[in-house]
Order: sequence, then C-alpha cells, then structure tokens
Amino acid sequence: MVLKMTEIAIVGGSGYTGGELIRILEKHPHVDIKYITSRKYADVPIEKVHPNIRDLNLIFQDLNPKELDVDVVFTATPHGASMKIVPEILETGAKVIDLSGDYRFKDMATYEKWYGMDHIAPLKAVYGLPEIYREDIKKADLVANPGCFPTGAILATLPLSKEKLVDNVIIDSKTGISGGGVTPAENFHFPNCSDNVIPYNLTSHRHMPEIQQELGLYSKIKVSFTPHLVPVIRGILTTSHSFLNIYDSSDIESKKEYLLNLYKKQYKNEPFVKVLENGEIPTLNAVRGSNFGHIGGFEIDENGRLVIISAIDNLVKGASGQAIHNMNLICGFKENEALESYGMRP
Ligand SMILES: NC(=O)C1=CN([C@@H]2O[C@H](COP(=O)(O)OP(=O)(O)OC[C@H]3O[C@@H](n4cnc5c(N)ncnc54)[C@H](OP(=O)(O)O)[C@@H]3O)[C@@H](O)[C@H]2O)C=CC1
Ligand SMILES: CC(=O)N[C@@H](CCC(=O)OP(=O)(O)O)C(=O)O
Repeated sequence: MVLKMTEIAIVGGSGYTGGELIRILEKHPHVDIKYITSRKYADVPIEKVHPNIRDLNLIFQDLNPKELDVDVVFTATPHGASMKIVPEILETGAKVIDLSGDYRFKDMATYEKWYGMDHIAPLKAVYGLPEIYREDIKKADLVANPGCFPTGAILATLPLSKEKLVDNVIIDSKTGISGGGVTPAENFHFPNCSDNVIPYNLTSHRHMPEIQQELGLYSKIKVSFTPHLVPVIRGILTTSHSFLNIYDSSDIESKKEYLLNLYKKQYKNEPFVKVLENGEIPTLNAVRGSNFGHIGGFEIDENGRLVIISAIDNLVKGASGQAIHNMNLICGFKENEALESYGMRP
C-alpha cells in the first residue's frame, strides 16, 4: 500500500529526457517533483526551457548531489557526468535511476574500451529493462536505464537468442534526431539532416556491446549493429535480420507461426510490449509519445532470412518512460502508472 508521496529529483532536467521525465511524472498520482537541477538554467522557471510544461511553479536549481534529500533521483546526464554524481547521491539514501551508459556494463573493460574513458566509480547496478530484470529492479538501489537502440534491438531479438535459433544477428536501426540530445552537432543542423538519411558509426557504435551483453546471456549469438539518422524528431525503428539455424525451405508458413507464438509467449504479460499479428509491420508514429514498443514482421525470405521489426519512442520507452517504469517497480506502484497513454498519430 502506498502511504506517502514519493519525492523525486531530476538531475540534468534541462535536457530532452529531463523534459520528458517532468512531462510524464507531473501526472503521476504518487510522485512529488521536489528538485529539477540544471547548471546552465539555475533559478529559471522550467517553462522557459520546456515550454510545453506549464503552471507547475518549478524552477531549475543548481544543486550539489548531496543536497538531494528525496526518495528517488533520475540522473538524466551524459555518460562520464553520471559516474561523478551517482555515488554521492546513493550516499544520501536515495534510489538512483541513471539514464546514461555509465552503469550498463557488467564488465568495466568493455565500458572503457567503447566509451573511451576510465570509469572512476564502478558500482553494482541492475540493467533496467523490465522485460528481463523486473524482479531485480524491484530490489535495486541503482538502476542503469538501457540505451535507446539497445531497448528496441533487445526486445526484437531476445526470443531468438533464448531459443538459440540464430548464430548472428544484424541490427539495422533508424533513429530520430532527439536521440542526440540538446547539444547541436553538425549532423543535426537542419539542412544536413532534413531530406536526408545519415548512416554513422557503421561498425563502432557504443550500443553494440550493450546489445551483445544482454543477448549474449542466453546463447553464443553475435551482434552486428549500424545506426542511421533519419529526419524525424523522435522514434527508433529497428530491423533485426538473421538466418535461422533450423532453416530449410519447407513450410515457411509454419515456421513463421512458430516464431510469432514464441514472441507472443515471451511478452504475453508485458504491459508495454505489443506483438503485432497477421503480418502487421510496426511504424514509428504508432508509438511516438508512448511507452509502448511494437514488434512485428516475422517474415522469412527464400534464403531463410528472418526479418523482425521493432518500433519505440527513443525518449519514452528508450529513455524517460522506461526510467519511470523502473521507478514504479522500485516503489511498488502500478507498473503502468502515468504511462498508459497511447502514441500520437499522425
Ligand atoms: N535522447 C535520447 O533519446 C536518449 C538519451 N539517453 C541518455 O540520457 C542522458 C540524457 O540525455 P538527453 O536528455 O538526451 O541529453 P541532453 O544533452 O538533452 O541533456 C543532458 C543535460 O545534462 C546536463 N549536463 C550536461 N553535462 C553535464 C555535466 N557534466 N554535469 C551535470 N549535468 C550535465 C545538461 O544540463 P545543464 O547544462 O543545464 O546543467 C543537459 O541539459 C544521456 O546520458 C543520454 O545519452 C538515453 C536514451 C535515449
Ligand atoms: C541520434 C543520436 O545521435 N543518437 C545517439 C543515441 C545515443 C544515446 O542516447 O545514448 P545512450 O542511450 O547510450 O545514453 C547516438 O547514436 O549516440
């Protein structure tokens, strides 16, 4: 039973994921937003930065992590920055949900190799993908919220790895521009990204080892990953390509049915994963603004290539919505509290 309002703080509240945390949490019946921090906008009302969120009478504050006397802190800060503040916040007794990559890796050498920096404060954390770690999240002090690409990729491929159906998977993802955060970069300049598709980090994106870490827990699957920037504001559409170990060209329809049933079984009790049937193919604008992930496709071509598609909103299921799902689990709230809304379409 919930006895009192849960007090929360958002560190890095001026960023895109910070704005989404405020937008969603403001409607949460058991949560009181006590602090929203920003170094750049200290003493500025939040609507100056997030003009979609009005009348909350909240101002950004530039606070020391030790001053955050709340129950739960969301650190919506870049990797490298989170590791400098998370240990101090944990010392206050607050639970921490970190949205950066700093605590997602079980192996520090992998983190240091792919993020190109030393980890100054390794800590035990639970990987915050509720579809895999629900029970561990409920007991966690520190949750490492998954990366946006890994969320879509892992959901689209997990049953294949669990059943050892494929040896290699190619994850091809298209991402909206908000994935890059508020800091301008050349690719995000309007004339560069509009009317364009920009592949990047073809074989070297730091989300590849994260996807590998999680899918590799069940089989010897090898993950390849390439992201593409597409001219949309939010959303990640992922195509998971793989060749079935068990493939022979007979009876493709019954193999497709088997796979669909496998995914339906995997996600049947999941509040935010919808497995689309009858050949329906996920699209971005069906999930935009929502915490839902859609999975569909389940086609097999004549060469035995299996194609599964997932769609998520990078800022919601890929970041802030998933972080709030994790908070709901930690605090014993209804899992979908404040997260029930469907996507915005068109
Ligand atoms: N955008 C996305 O789709 C996703 C983002 N993430 C991750 O979530 C985190 C936040 O992302 P996002 O909101 O997009 O990022 P933004 O760049 O939009 O915002 C991050 C905020 O953190 C603050 N900040 C920056 N550097 C530091 C620092 N050294 N110390 C303290 N605060 C700092 C800034 O606020 P100020 O300068 O005002 O203090 C900034 O507004 C990142 O780790 C990102 O990789 C994860 C999944 C998806
Ligand atoms: C479009 C764009 O630049 N996307 C970012 C998404 C990364 C992100 O948000 O990083 P974490 O989830 O690891 O924190 C990128 O590819 O680096």
